[in-house]
Amino acid sequence: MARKKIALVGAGQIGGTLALLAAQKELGDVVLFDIAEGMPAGKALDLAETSPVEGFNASLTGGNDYSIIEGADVVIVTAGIPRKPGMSRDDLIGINSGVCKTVGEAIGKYAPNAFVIVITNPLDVMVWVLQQASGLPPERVVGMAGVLDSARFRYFLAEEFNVSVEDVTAFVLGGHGDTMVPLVRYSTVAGIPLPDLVKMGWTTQEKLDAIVQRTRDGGAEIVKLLKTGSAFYAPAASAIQMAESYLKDQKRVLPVAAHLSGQYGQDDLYVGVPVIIGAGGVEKIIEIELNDEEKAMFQNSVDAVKTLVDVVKKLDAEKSAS
Ligand SMILES: NC(=O)c1ccc[n+]([C@@H]2O[C@H](COP(=O)([O-])OP(=O)(O)OC[C@H]3O[C@@H](n4cnc5c(N)ncnc54)[C@H](O)[C@@H]3O)[C@@H](O)[C@H]2O)c1
Ligand SMILES: O=C(O)C[C@H](O)C(=O)O
Repeated sequence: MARKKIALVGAGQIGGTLALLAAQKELGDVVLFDIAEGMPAGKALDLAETSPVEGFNASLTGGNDYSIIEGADVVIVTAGIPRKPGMSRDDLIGINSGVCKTVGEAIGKYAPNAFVIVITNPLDVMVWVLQQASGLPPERVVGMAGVLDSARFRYFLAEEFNVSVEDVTAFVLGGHGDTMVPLVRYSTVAGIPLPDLVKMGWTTQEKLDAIVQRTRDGGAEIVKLLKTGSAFYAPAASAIQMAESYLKDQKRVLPVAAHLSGQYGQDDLYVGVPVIIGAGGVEKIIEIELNDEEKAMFQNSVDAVKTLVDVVKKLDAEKSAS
């Protein structure tokens, strides 16, 4: 069986980590595209030279011409700029929406049959821009954020309860911003929902509230510590989990920014919800029952994403008028 082809558009911090993980897991051959001259070829060569040591079989190449992504089975997009300390993800919208439009058009031209995972921020609206520009069906264009936000929630919970991260499940829904919705009622330790753990005296409501807020601020916490750039190891691992589920038809249930057309009462909007990812891309959007409080938080998050979609539409209209 011929190897699959994984194209990484953006070969920066996340792009390089994605390439290493994809190659180490032998998900397929990897191509790295970036506008920085020489850099993707250099990173690809450096990574390829780890293969004899690590013992993986995957070719890694890089370049500055979009034609290298031709025929890719999976495209993961990190092209654009990250935020700096003090900035919000939303502040990146002007530059990154232009980048995602160009990248979307290139994917439509060179890799129209791919499963596309967008990582560039502000996430939910960037997926919307890229899907529109690419012309690919919405079930094959998704955004990565929920897996990362849920991983952070799981990690903080595992620390609090002093248990293995493997025994903690968590779901974070909504947009990938300050309004994201860590779903306490649907998150568990060994199958026991978090509210029950509070009742059992294993933690307090105050500690749980603090973990929820730390999850919401998880990206900013790392931006503040790094000072230049944002998180890249956990974001790359999260996107690789999504790519693997598609390539191996694993049918994992994962929270991703998926295109809603009626689900959760939303239309033509990308926002984080649980979905099944298999060989068909997003094979099912799971509509979980939300109580009134959760519904209000989800709607608040949806409204924040809608505001950004309106900003992009306005920017587009201004560009066409000038
Ligand atoms: N969705 C998430 O959960 C999540 C998590 C972490 C980071 N991010 C976002 O991912 C993006 C990338 O982060 P990073 O740390 O890899 O940044 P980075 O600066 O290390 O890499 C970005 C790369 O994109 C390239 N680039 C810029 N414009 C381009 C274009 N028009 N075409 C192709 N490449 C282009 C740059 O040359 C650079 O190499 C940022 O927007 C960041 O905010 C999102
Ligand atoms: O916080 C950021 O700017 C990057 C990313 O969205 C994250 O959550 O780590």
